[in-house]
Amino acid sequence: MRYVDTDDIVERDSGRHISDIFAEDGEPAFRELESEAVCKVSKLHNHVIATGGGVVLKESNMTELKRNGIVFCLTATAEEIYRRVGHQTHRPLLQDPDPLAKIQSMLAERQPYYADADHMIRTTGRSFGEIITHIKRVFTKRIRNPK
Ligand SMILES: Nc1ncnc2c1ncn2[C@@H]1O[C@H](COP(=O)(O)OP(=O)(O)OP(=O)(O)O)[C@@H](O)[C@H]1O
Ligand SMILES: O=C(O)C1=C[C@@H](O)[C@@H](O)[C@H](O)C1
Repeated sequence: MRYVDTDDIVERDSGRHISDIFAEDGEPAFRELESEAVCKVSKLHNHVIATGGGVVLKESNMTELKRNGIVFCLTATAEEIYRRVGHQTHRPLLQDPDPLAKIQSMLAERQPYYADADHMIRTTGRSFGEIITHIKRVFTKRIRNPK
């Protein structure tokens, strides 16, 4: 299987960094480019597709991804997300005076959308190996017994 990431496709196709798109054109412009990337990758076969965490906000994105694929939502607590990415400077939505509070409010707002994924995979306190094994098990079961 090959791997693609919608954030990478947006940056490659636009020739700009995501943080610059947010700063210069605003979030709605980024969301348009992100949806174009989702449309492209949704047509691929035999690929692992990583998306930005905000892809769920648009129903049509989820419809496209589910048409041809299985959607896994990798979850983590707000505190864990803060530990992992709170220090990063390339995430425009987290350039906030209180990144932990921002993560908490984004998670609360997005919770109903994340719940629309086919499978939820808890990642807090679990190693990459454990998470991968879990996803592979669910994926194999699902391929053998679709729906
Ligand atoms: N299970 C885990 N345990 C510890 N650290 C993790 C785990 N999963 C991811 N990380 C770390 O969290 C950080 C963010 O992960 P990553 O860049 O993959 O986020 P992402 O899912 O691509 O986010 P987004 O799609 O919003 O950009 C990275 O530094 C990564 O190494
Ligand atoms: O959660 C989000 O809304 C985002 C996540 C990142 O991957 C990027 O797609 C962008 O910074 C927005």
